[in-house]
Amino acid sequence: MANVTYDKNCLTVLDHPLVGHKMTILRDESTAPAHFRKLVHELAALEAYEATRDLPTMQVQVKTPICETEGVRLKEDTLAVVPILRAGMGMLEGVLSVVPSAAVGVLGMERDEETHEPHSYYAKMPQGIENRMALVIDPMLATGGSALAAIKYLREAGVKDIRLLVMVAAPEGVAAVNAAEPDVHIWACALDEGLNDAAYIVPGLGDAGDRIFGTV
Ligand SMILES: O=P(O)(O)OC[C@H]1O[C@H](OP(=O)(O)OP(=O)(O)O)[C@H](O)[C@@H]1O
Ligand SMILES: O=c1cc[nH]c(=O)[nH]1
Ligand SMILES: [Mg+2]
Repeated sequence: MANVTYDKNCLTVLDHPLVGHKMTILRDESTAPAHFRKLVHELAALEAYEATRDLPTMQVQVKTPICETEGVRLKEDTLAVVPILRAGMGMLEGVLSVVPSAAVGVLGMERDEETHEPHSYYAKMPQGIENRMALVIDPMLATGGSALAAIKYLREAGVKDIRLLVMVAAPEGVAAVNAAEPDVHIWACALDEGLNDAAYIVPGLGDAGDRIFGTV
């Protein structure tokens, strides 16, 4: 494990046999893009379920075929899902499958292969983003540069509650996000050993965007 430090409370690693099973198939280099996309979709849905436990609700009356009773409904306009292009798109439908009413903001970000610095190439946010909880989604948290650039963009747009959902986290990326943004909680399906010389996650799953879109 990489020799970095961060507040352990900033990270939730999903501890569930279904997640472990799906992650193992996801990591397998012989898993084809169609299967890979399906697994990312399923894992993203499980992660979104965990990360939205405290979504604001309101009390409502509902009439069942038997009688009137009390229920809860989600408050409107409180959530935005923010995929980081490209790979984050692979998680989007999975997250929306559990919170279909969420608005979607898109951030285009690509890591320079030499410097590993993110280059931002697109941004489009929904109305009222500053009043929503933002779920930033990206399968890979490696150096943390892309996630931090996304968080910085959202902070400048006035977003207060920012959460980060990834499939695989490197300790280096968790430490970088936690040092710069201690209020951002991270959910991951796996916490890996660290980064190699090319800043790829070890053992990781390779290039998530290439595996989702079949562009290897
Ligand atoms: O934590 P970091 O060191 O910034 O690395 C992680 C980023 O790298 C990957 O994107 P990539 O740049 O490959 O773009 P893509 O999604 O278009 O493939 C990944 O999806 C993250 O966005
Ligand atoms: O391991 C890694 C690191 C960055 N981006 C990826 O897609 N995979
Ligand atoms: Mg990529």
